[in-house]
Amino acid sequence: MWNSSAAGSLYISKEVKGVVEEEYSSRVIDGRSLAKKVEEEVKKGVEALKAERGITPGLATILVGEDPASKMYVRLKHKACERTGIHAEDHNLPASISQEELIAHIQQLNLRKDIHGILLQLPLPRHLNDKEAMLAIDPGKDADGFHPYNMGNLLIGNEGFVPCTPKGVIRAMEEHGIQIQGKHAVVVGHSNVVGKPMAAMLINRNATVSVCHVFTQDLKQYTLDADILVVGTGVKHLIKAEMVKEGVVVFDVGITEEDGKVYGDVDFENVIKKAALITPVPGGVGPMTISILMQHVLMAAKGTCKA
Ligand SMILES: Nc1nc2c(c(=O)[nH]1)N[C@@H](CN(C=O)c1ccc(C(=O)N[C@@H](CCC(=O)O)C(=O)O)cc1)CN2
Repeated sequence: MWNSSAAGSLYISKEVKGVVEEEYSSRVIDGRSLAKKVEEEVKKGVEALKAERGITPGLATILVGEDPASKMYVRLKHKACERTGIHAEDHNLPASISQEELIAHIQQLNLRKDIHGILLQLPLPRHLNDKEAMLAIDPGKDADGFHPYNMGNLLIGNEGFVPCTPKGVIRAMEEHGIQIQGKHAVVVGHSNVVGKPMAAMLINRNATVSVCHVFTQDLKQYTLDADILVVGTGVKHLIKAEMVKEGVVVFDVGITEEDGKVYGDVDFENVIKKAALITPVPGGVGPMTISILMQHVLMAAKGTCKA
Protein backbone atom coordinates (compact mmCIF):
# COMPACT_ATOMS: atom_id res chain seq x y z
CA MET A 1 0.00 0.00 0.00
CA TRP A 2 2.81 2.45 0.77
CA ASN A 3 5.13 3.62 -1.95
CA SER A 4 8.41 4.06 -0.17
CA SER A 5 10.49 4.83 -3.25
CA ALA A 6 8.10 7.26 -4.96
CA ALA A 7 9.60 10.45 -3.69
CA GLY A 8 13.26 9.62 -3.77
CA SER A 9 13.56 8.33 -0.23
CA LEU A 10 16.70 6.49 -1.35
CA TYR A 11 18.55 9.66 -0.47
CA ILE A 12 19.07 9.75 3.28
CA SER A 13 20.49 12.79 5.02
CA LYS A 14 23.67 12.47 7.08
CA GLU A 15 21.75 13.04 10.35
CA VAL A 16 19.43 10.12 9.58
CA LYS A 17 22.22 7.87 8.30
CA GLY A 18 23.80 8.13 11.72
CA VAL A 19 20.82 6.58 13.53
CA VAL A 20 19.06 4.33 11.01
CA GLU A 21 20.18 0.81 10.30
CA GLU A 22 20.52 0.05 6.56
CA GLU A 23 17.52 -2.32 6.52
CA TYR A 24 15.16 0.46 7.62
CA SER A 25 16.42 3.29 5.39
CA SER A 26 13.70 2.78 2.72
CA ARG A 27 11.10 3.64 5.38
CA VAL A 28 12.32 7.22 5.72
CA ILE A 29 10.27 9.98 4.09
CA ASP A 30 12.87 12.46 2.88
CA GLY A 31 11.32 15.89 3.36
CA ARG A 32 14.27 17.67 1.80
CA SER A 33 13.88 15.86 -1.55
CA LEU A 34 10.13 16.43 -1.53
CA ALA A 35 10.61 20.11 -0.72
CA LYS A 36 13.08 20.40 -3.58
CA LYS A 37 10.48 18.96 -5.94
CA VAL A 38 7.83 21.44 -4.73
CA GLU A 39 10.30 24.32 -5.01
CA GLU A 40 11.14 23.33 -8.60
CA GLU A 41 7.43 23.45 -9.46
CA VAL A 42 7.17 26.89 -7.83
CA LYS A 43 10.26 28.16 -9.64
CA LYS A 44 8.74 27.18 -13.00
CA GLY A 45 5.47 28.86 -12.03
CA VAL A 46 7.29 32.04 -11.00
CA GLU A 47 9.19 32.15 -14.29
CA ALA A 48 5.98 31.68 -16.27
CA LEU A 49 4.19 34.42 -14.29
CA LYS A 50 7.05 36.83 -14.92
CA ALA A 51 7.18 36.01 -18.64
CA GLU A 52 3.42 36.04 -19.26
CA ARG A 53 2.16 38.79 -16.96
CA GLY A 54 5.29 40.65 -15.85
CA ILE A 55 4.52 39.85 -12.20
CA THR A 56 7.22 38.93 -9.66
CA PRO A 57 5.63 37.29 -6.59
CA GLY A 58 6.51 39.14 -3.39
CA LEU A 59 6.54 37.93 0.23
CA ALA A 60 6.84 40.17 3.29
CA THR A 61 7.88 38.38 6.46
CA ILE A 62 7.19 40.11 9.78
CA LEU A 63 9.34 39.15 12.72
CA VAL A 64 8.69 40.89 16.02
CA GLY A 65 11.69 40.82 18.35
CA GLU A 66 14.89 38.80 18.22
CA ASP A 67 13.96 35.23 19.13
CA PRO A 68 16.86 33.16 17.68
CA ALA A 69 14.72 30.21 16.49
CA SER A 70 12.18 32.51 14.80
CA LYS A 71 15.04 34.44 13.18
CA MET A 72 16.41 31.20 11.79
CA TYR A 73 13.00 30.13 10.38
CA VAL A 74 12.59 33.53 8.71
CA ARG A 75 16.08 33.20 7.26
CA LEU A 76 15.18 29.76 5.84
CA LYS A 77 12.07 31.29 4.23
CA HIS A 78 14.10 34.08 2.62
CA LYS A 79 16.60 31.54 1.25
CA ALA A 80 13.73 29.55 -0.28
CA CYS A 81 12.42 32.77 -1.87
CA GLU A 82 15.86 33.30 -3.41
CA ARG A 83 15.90 29.76 -4.81
CA THR A 84 12.43 30.08 -6.34
CA GLY A 85 12.72 33.64 -7.70
CA ILE A 86 10.27 35.20 -5.21
CA HIS A 87 10.98 38.74 -4.01
CA ALA A 88 11.31 38.68 -0.21
CA GLU A 89 11.19 41.58 2.24
CA ASP A 90 12.27 41.31 5.84
CA HIS A 91 10.19 43.41 8.27
CA ASN A 92 11.97 43.01 11.59
CA LEU A 93 9.97 45.01 14.15
CA PRO A 94 11.09 45.85 17.70
CA ALA A 95 9.85 43.62 20.54
CA SER A 96 8.42 46.76 22.19
CA ILE A 97 5.97 47.42 19.33
CA SER A 98 2.34 47.92 20.38
CA GLN A 99 -0.61 45.93 19.02
CA GLU A 100 -1.89 49.04 17.22
CA GLU A 101 1.49 49.68 15.58
CA LEU A 102 1.77 46.06 14.46
CA ILE A 103 -1.71 46.16 12.94
CA ALA A 104 -0.94 49.46 11.20
CA HIS A 105 2.20 47.87 9.73
CA ILE A 106 0.20 44.91 8.42
CA GLN A 107 -2.41 47.26 6.93
CA GLN A 108 0.32 49.10 5.01
CA LEU A 109 1.51 45.78 3.56
CA ASN A 110 -2.09 44.89 2.63
CA LEU A 111 -2.13 47.97 0.37
CA ARG A 112 1.13 47.16 -1.43
CA LYS A 113 0.63 45.86 -5.00
CA ASP A 114 4.11 44.29 -5.11
CA ILE A 115 3.55 42.26 -1.94
CA HIS A 116 1.32 39.23 -2.56
CA GLY A 117 1.98 37.23 0.60
CA ILE A 118 2.30 38.38 4.22
CA LEU A 119 3.72 36.14 6.90
CA LEU A 120 3.69 36.94 10.58
CA GLN A 121 6.29 34.73 12.27
CA LEU A 122 4.99 33.03 15.44
CA PRO A 123 5.19 33.11 18.38
CA LEU A 124 4.74 36.83 19.06
CA PRO A 125 5.99 38.45 22.28
CA ARG A 126 3.48 37.87 25.08
CA HIS A 127 2.03 41.39 25.14
CA LEU A 128 0.78 40.99 21.56
CA ASN A 129 -2.40 39.23 20.46
CA ASP A 130 -1.63 36.92 17.53
CA LYS A 131 -5.27 36.17 16.66
CA GLU A 132 -6.09 39.86 16.33
CA ALA A 133 -2.95 40.42 14.25
CA MET A 134 -3.82 37.51 11.92
CA LEU A 135 -7.25 39.02 11.44
CA ALA A 136 -5.62 42.20 10.10
CA ILE A 137 -3.90 40.34 7.24
CA ASP A 138 -5.77 40.54 3.93
CA PRO A 139 -7.10 36.94 3.57
CA GLY A 140 -5.98 37.00 -0.09
CA LYS A 141 -2.39 37.60 1.07
CA ASP A 142 -2.53 35.12 3.95
CA ALA A 143 0.31 32.86 2.78
CA ASP A 144 0.32 31.05 6.14
CA GLY A 145 -3.39 30.22 6.00
CA PHE A 146 -4.04 31.31 9.59
CA HIS A 147 -6.72 33.97 8.92
CA PRO A 148 -10.14 32.88 10.27
CA TYR A 149 -11.60 33.30 6.74
CA ASN A 150 -9.16 30.73 5.36
CA MET A 151 -9.42 28.48 8.43
CA GLY A 152 -13.22 28.54 8.09
CA ASN A 153 -12.97 27.62 4.42
CA LEU A 154 -10.72 24.71 5.33
CA LEU A 155 -13.32 23.46 7.79
CA ILE A 156 -16.03 23.38 5.11
CA GLY A 157 -13.72 21.60 2.66
CA ASN A 158 -12.59 24.60 0.57
CA GLU A 159 -8.84 24.29 0.85
CA GLY A 160 -7.26 27.50 -0.46
CA PHE A 161 -4.63 29.05 1.78
CA VAL A 162 -4.29 26.44 4.51
CA PRO A 163 -1.56 26.16 7.16
CA CYS A 164 1.69 25.13 5.48
CA THR A 165 2.84 22.35 7.81
CA PRO A 166 -0.28 20.14 7.54
CA LYS A 167 -0.45 20.82 3.81
CA GLY A 168 3.16 19.63 3.58
CA VAL A 169 2.17 16.44 5.40
CA ILE A 170 -0.68 15.85 2.93
CA ARG A 171 1.64 16.46 -0.03
CA ALA A 172 4.13 13.93 1.39
CA MET A 173 1.28 11.41 1.75
CA GLU A 174 0.27 11.97 -1.89
CA GLU A 175 3.86 11.60 -3.10
CA HIS A 176 4.17 8.27 -1.29
CA GLY A 177 0.75 6.96 -2.37
CA ILE A 178 -0.51 6.79 1.20
CA GLN A 179 -4.22 6.04 1.30
CA ILE A 180 -6.10 8.32 3.71
CA GLN A 181 -9.75 7.46 3.11
CA GLY A 182 -11.11 5.01 5.67
CA LYS A 183 -7.89 4.99 7.71
CA HIS A 184 -7.67 5.81 11.40
CA ALA A 185 -5.55 8.97 11.60
CA VAL A 186 -4.45 10.03 15.06
CA VAL A 187 -3.28 13.64 15.48
CA VAL A 188 -1.38 14.34 18.70
CA GLY A 189 -1.44 18.05 19.57
CA HIS A 190 -4.32 20.47 19.01
CA SER A 191 -2.57 23.72 18.09
CA ASN A 192 -3.97 26.16 15.54
CA VAL A 193 -0.74 25.87 13.52
CA VAL A 194 -0.67 22.07 13.16
CA GLY A 195 -3.16 19.87 15.06
CA LYS A 196 -6.52 21.49 14.28
CA PRO A 197 -5.89 22.19 10.56
CA MET A 198 -4.28 18.74 10.16
CA ALA A 199 -7.40 17.09 11.60
CA ALA A 200 -9.61 19.13 9.22
CA MET A 201 -7.52 18.13 6.19
CA LEU A 202 -7.68 14.47 7.13
CA ILE A 203 -11.45 14.66 7.68
CA ASN A 204 -11.79 16.35 4.26
CA ARG A 205 -10.12 13.22 2.83
CA ASN A 206 -12.46 10.86 4.68
CA ALA A 207 -10.14 9.54 7.37
CA THR A 208 -11.52 8.64 10.78
CA VAL A 209 -9.69 11.17 12.93
CA SER A 210 -8.84 11.15 16.63
CA VAL A 211 -7.29 14.30 18.07
CA CYS A 212 -5.27 13.79 21.26
CA HIS A 213 -3.68 16.49 23.39
CA VAL A 214 -2.22 17.28 26.76
CA PHE A 215 -5.51 16.46 28.54
CA THR A 216 -6.04 13.12 26.77
CA GLN A 217 -6.16 10.23 29.20
CA ASP A 218 -4.27 7.14 28.07
CA LEU A 219 -2.63 8.51 24.90
CA LYS A 220 -1.23 5.07 24.09
CA GLN A 221 -4.72 3.62 23.67
CA TYR A 222 -5.17 5.96 20.67
CA THR A 223 -1.69 5.88 19.16
CA LEU A 224 -1.66 2.05 19.22
CA ASP A 225 -4.69 2.02 16.94
CA ALA A 226 -3.35 4.61 14.47
CA ASP A 227 -2.82 3.75 10.80
CA ILE A 228 -1.52 7.28 10.32
CA LEU A 229 0.05 9.18 13.20
CA VAL A 230 0.82 12.92 13.08
CA VAL A 231 2.56 14.30 16.15
CA GLY A 232 3.10 17.98 16.88
CA THR A 233 3.49 18.69 20.57
CA GLY A 234 7.05 19.90 21.14
CA VAL A 235 7.63 17.13 23.68
CA LYS A 236 10.90 15.40 22.82
CA HIS A 237 10.46 11.68 22.05
CA LEU A 238 6.90 11.55 23.42
CA ILE A 239 6.03 8.67 21.08
CA LYS A 240 7.90 5.43 21.86
CA ALA A 241 7.99 2.19 19.85
CA GLU A 242 5.61 0.42 22.27
CA MET A 243 2.96 3.09 21.54
CA VAL A 244 2.56 2.29 17.82
CA LYS A 245 1.45 -0.69 15.80
CA GLU A 246 3.37 -2.45 13.01
CA GLY A 247 2.94 -0.72 9.64
CA VAL A 248 1.97 2.70 10.97
CA VAL A 249 2.86 5.79 8.91
CA VAL A 250 4.35 8.50 11.15
CA PHE A 251 4.73 12.24 10.57
CA ASP A 252 6.81 13.97 13.22
CA VAL A 253 6.09 17.70 13.34
CA GLY A 254 7.73 18.38 16.70
CA ILE A 255 10.89 20.38 17.22
CA THR A 256 12.85 20.55 20.47
CA GLU A 257 16.28 22.17 20.56
CA GLU A 258 18.68 20.85 23.17
CA ASP A 259 22.42 21.46 23.35
CA GLY A 260 22.53 22.64 19.75
CA LYS A 261 20.71 19.54 18.46
CA VAL A 262 17.16 19.26 17.12
CA TYR A 263 14.83 16.46 18.27
CA GLY A 264 11.36 15.43 17.17
CA ASP A 265 8.35 14.21 19.16
CA VAL A 266 8.99 10.64 18.04
CA ASP A 267 11.70 8.25 19.22
CA PHE A 268 12.70 7.84 15.57
CA GLU A 269 15.46 5.30 16.07
CA ASN A 270 13.10 2.76 17.62
CA VAL A 271 9.73 3.67 16.08
CA ILE A 272 11.19 3.20 12.55
CA LYS A 273 11.55 -0.51 13.30
CA LYS A 274 7.73 -0.82 13.38
CA ALA A 275 6.72 1.93 10.95
CA ALA A 276 6.01 1.48 7.23
CA LEU A 277 7.09 5.08 6.64
CA ILE A 278 8.31 7.84 8.93
CA THR A 279 9.59 11.42 8.73
CA PRO A 280 12.84 12.29 10.51
CA VAL A 281 13.65 15.48 12.42
CA PRO A 282 15.46 17.35 11.00
CA GLY A 283 14.86 16.78 7.28
CA GLY A 284 11.21 15.76 7.38
CA VAL A 285 8.18 18.00 7.66
CA GLY A 286 10.14 21.24 8.34
CA PRO A 287 11.50 21.72 4.80
CA MET A 288 8.06 20.82 3.38
CA THR A 289 6.49 23.65 5.42
CA ILE A 290 8.74 26.18 3.75
CA SER A 291 8.24 24.86 0.21
CA ILE A 292 4.45 24.99 0.64
CA LEU A 293 4.78 28.61 1.78
CA MET A 294 6.52 29.36 -1.54
CA GLN A 295 3.64 27.64 -3.34
CA HIS A 296 1.17 29.89 -1.50
CA VAL A 297 3.01 33.09 -2.43
CA LEU A 298 2.86 32.03 -6.08
CA MET A 299 -0.87 31.25 -5.73
CA ALA A 300 -1.45 34.67 -4.18
CA ALA A 301 0.47 36.43 -6.96
CA LYS A 302 -1.49 34.53 -9.62
CA GLY A 303 -4.72 35.45 -7.86
CA THR A 304 -5.84 31.82 -7.96
CA CYS A 305 -6.85 31.95 -4.32
CA LYS A 306 -8.98 35.09 -3.95
CA ALA A 307 -10.68 35.98 -0.68
N1 LIG B 1 3.98 32.14 10.89
C1 LIG B 1 4.41 30.91 11.21
N2 LIG B 1 5.05 30.71 12.36
C2 LIG B 1 5.46 29.43 12.66
C3 LIG B 1 5.24 28.35 11.77
C4 LIG B 1 4.54 28.61 10.57
O1 LIG B 1 4.28 27.69 9.74
N3 LIG B 1 4.15 29.89 10.33
N4 LIG B 1 5.79 27.10 12.06
C5 LIG B 1 6.80 26.97 13.09
C6 LIG B 1 8.21 27.30 12.69
N5 LIG B 1 8.56 27.13 11.27
C7 LIG B 1 8.13 28.03 10.37
O2 LIG B 1 7.85 29.15 10.65
C8 LIG B 1 9.51 26.14 10.84
C9 LIG B 1 10.13 25.31 11.74
C10 LIG B 1 11.11 24.41 11.30
C11 LIG B 1 11.48 24.36 9.98
C12 LIG B 1 12.56 23.47 9.48
O3 LIG B 1 12.77 23.36 8.28
N6 LIG B 1 13.28 22.84 10.38
C13 LIG B 1 14.43 22.01 10.01
C14 LIG B 1 15.40 21.99 11.17
C15 LIG B 1 16.01 23.33 11.38
C16 LIG B 1 16.93 23.30 12.58
O4 LIG B 1 18.05 22.84 12.40
O5 LIG B 1 16.51 23.76 13.66
C17 LIG B 1 14.00 20.59 9.74
O6 LIG B 1 13.00 20.14 10.34
O7 LIG B 1 14.66 19.94 8.96
C18 LIG B 1 10.86 25.19 9.10
C19 LIG B 1 9.88 26.07 9.52
C20 LIG B 1 6.44 27.89 14.24
N7 LIG B 1 6.14 29.20 13.82
